[in-house]
Amino acid sequence: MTPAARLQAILDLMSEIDTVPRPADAIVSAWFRARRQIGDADRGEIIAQLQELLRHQARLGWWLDRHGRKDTHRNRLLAFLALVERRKPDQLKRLFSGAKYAPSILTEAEATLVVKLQGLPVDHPAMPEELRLECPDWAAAALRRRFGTDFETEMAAMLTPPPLDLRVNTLKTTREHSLRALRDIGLPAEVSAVAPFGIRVSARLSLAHLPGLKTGEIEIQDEGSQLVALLVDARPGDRVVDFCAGAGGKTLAIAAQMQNKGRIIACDVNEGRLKRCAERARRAGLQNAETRLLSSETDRWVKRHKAGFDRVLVDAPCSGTGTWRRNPDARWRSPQEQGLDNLAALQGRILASAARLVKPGGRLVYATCSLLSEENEDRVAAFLAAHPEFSVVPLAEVAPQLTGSAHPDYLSLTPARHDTDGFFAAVLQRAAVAEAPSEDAA
Ligand SMILES: C[S@@+](CC[C@H](N)C(=O)[O-])C[C@H]1O[C@@H](n2cnc3c(N)ncnc32)[C@H](O)[C@@H]1O
Repeated sequence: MTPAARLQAILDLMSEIDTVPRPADAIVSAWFRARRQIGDADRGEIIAQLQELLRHQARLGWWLDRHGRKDTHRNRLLAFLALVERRKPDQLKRLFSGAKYAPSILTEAEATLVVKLQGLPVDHPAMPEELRLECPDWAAAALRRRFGTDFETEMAAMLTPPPLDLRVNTLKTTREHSLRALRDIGLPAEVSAVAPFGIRVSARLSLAHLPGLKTGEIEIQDEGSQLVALLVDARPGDRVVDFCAGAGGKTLAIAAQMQNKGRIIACDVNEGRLKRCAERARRAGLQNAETRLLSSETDRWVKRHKAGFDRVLVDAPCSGTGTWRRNPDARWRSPQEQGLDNLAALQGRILASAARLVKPGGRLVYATCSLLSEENEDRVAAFLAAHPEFSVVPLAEVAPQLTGSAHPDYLSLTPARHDTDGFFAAVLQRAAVAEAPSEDAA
């Protein structure tokens, strides 16, 4: 593809992202699936450029507004090329040439705009701080409450491109072998800072060529997500439920920890995600995992299996604020339609219902990829107040290697502090002797 054709592809994708109510990464994957003729190198370039543009979206809009221009896709892309990529007006004129596959020729107004934007900085002192940090209104107050004086540092870290993290599937290979295979093809691969089966690759690359991915020897999984799975502390032979398993990122990690022994049941209300989970489990060589589609968090299956499991993980649906580094568009989507209050209420219902599955002496792990206390500490506090048979197992006890959390009892990872996605996890233990079964009423 020519550079100009790649820009036209970005314009097409921008228009889909702004009109189709789905995460950008899903839209991008579907777009490339329908255009298999596009090679890996072009695909990588387009995605990297688009992601960078999404990371500057609010600031680009501010500059357009300052120059009295509408925030159209073309204007936004031109502002990105001029302000972020520092392209010169004559270069832009050549790229927007109207030739086959290239964007249509620059209008007079567009040509004037790119001249006016020449040499200007992307960040401007007159920008409100939240806009400069690309922080959406719906989350700003909660994030300020959460981070206090670290607000700017934390938000700035969410604007940096994330590394590629892999988890080695120890049922099929070793970390040493995978590291060697990655280095043999010239990739800068290192063991993860903390996760014992993790590898970090600090390079942009085409996933199609990642050795071991198609054969289930490695999985793509952020180090933070690997650490949450580790906190479940599932042992070989345990009975485990991953209550909000989705496509199985954590199910796969936990099942491998269990060395393929015992049973892990991946539950979710989304059939498509569970199907992907089953496919990935097959590819990973798991024999101890099964999926269970739930009609809701109070599905009858839950009542029928109460007190039947050693470990239950609730990786609850959440605002996804911890994933903004990886999914820069997510900040502009979630969770406006649902509302944070409704989301918190759903998290509370899921936690209360899933808790019924935990046997006396067993553990319930509540996790989110949110940075907001309203979805994390507050949910755990409300749960504990209503369920005195559960108590917190402090982080220092379950994972002494995981230091630096904001709360001494809970895992609380942030991009700025840990260079992972933002994650929260609390480990709760049910008293060994069952108490009055008040939770059965749920
Ligand atoms: C954060 S995602 C899970 C990610 C997954 N654990 C992983 O590691 O890849 C939350 C999941 O909760 C599921 N979910 C939403 N509402 C639910 C409910 N009422 N009961 C169970 N799962 C639910 C969603 O379908 C989604 O897959």
